[in-house]
Amino acid sequence: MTDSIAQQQMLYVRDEMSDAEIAEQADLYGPLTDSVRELIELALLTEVDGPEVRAAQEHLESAKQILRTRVNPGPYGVRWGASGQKRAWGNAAAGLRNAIAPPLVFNFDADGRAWTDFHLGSAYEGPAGLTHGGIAALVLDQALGSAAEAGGAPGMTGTLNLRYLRPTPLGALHAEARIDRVEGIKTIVTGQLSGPDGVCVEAEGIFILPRWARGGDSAKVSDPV
Ligand SMILES: CCCCCCCC/C=C\CCCCCCCC(=O)SCCNC(=O)CCNC(=O)[C@H](O)C(C)(C)COP(=O)(O)OP(=O)(O)OC[C@H]1O[C@@H](n2cnc3c(N)ncnc32)[C@H](O)[C@@H]1OP(=O)(O)O
Repeated sequence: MTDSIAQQQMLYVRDEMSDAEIAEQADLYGPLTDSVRELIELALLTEVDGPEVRAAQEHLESAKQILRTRVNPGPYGVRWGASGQKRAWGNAAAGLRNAIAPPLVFNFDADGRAWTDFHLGSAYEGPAGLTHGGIAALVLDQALGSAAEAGGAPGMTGTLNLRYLRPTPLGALHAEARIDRVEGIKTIVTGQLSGPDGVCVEAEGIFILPRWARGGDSAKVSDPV
């Protein structure tokens, strides 16, 4: 086992947090994340004048000063509570505590399907007025990975093929994915990202349970540190 694999494994943690404590944390940090996400869009689109910009920035400096008094050295990792409830709250596509995540809230089906309806604002722009192609890839990677996980055949993205059929608008979008087949440790998943005019991006991915994780559940998850 290389050090980097050991470091990855240490970030999968069973911390025994109760469902009530998890709900309390979600109620506390979720609105903070939403607020920062809104701030990203405001920083991008505000047209107020210099003094207002500088005044707003001073407030932000004060807020940062409060938040940095106690900070997890990071990254957040993936954590499971006592009931098995999973928190991938740092995830760049769907993390409850990650303001750069769109955020995606998935519905799942145990037969290996995942789908989400979501909204992309101006912060996700690529070509003028359109969704950045890398963001479309982010969303589909997460959708396909979530379908694999929902179907009980999770893995890291080994290969992701995308076909951009038509420009993806910003605004209301839908992504869905389903397991096509499982071949040993490889899960082959297909999916689409759609806008109001139909499918914009088609995806096919191969998700592979990494060698270090093939030994059974208890071997994969660290004890609390
Ligand atoms: C508590 C523990 C949890 C465990 C982990 C759970 C995972 C996540 C679960 C849930 C997430 C839900 C949402 C996720 C969505 C977002 C996902 C991401 O962003 S993932 C980041 C981007 N991806 C990477 O960084 C991968 C980097 N690559 C690797 O780590 C390895 O190359 C890996 C795991 C892909 C394969 O490594 P090997 O050592 O396990 O594989 P070998 O034993 O050499 O090969 C096994 C089989 O796979 C094929 N293979 C290997 N690499 C392939 C590839 N890239 N594409 C296709 N096939 C590949 C080989 O040909 C072989 O096939 P033959 O058995 O001979 O038929």
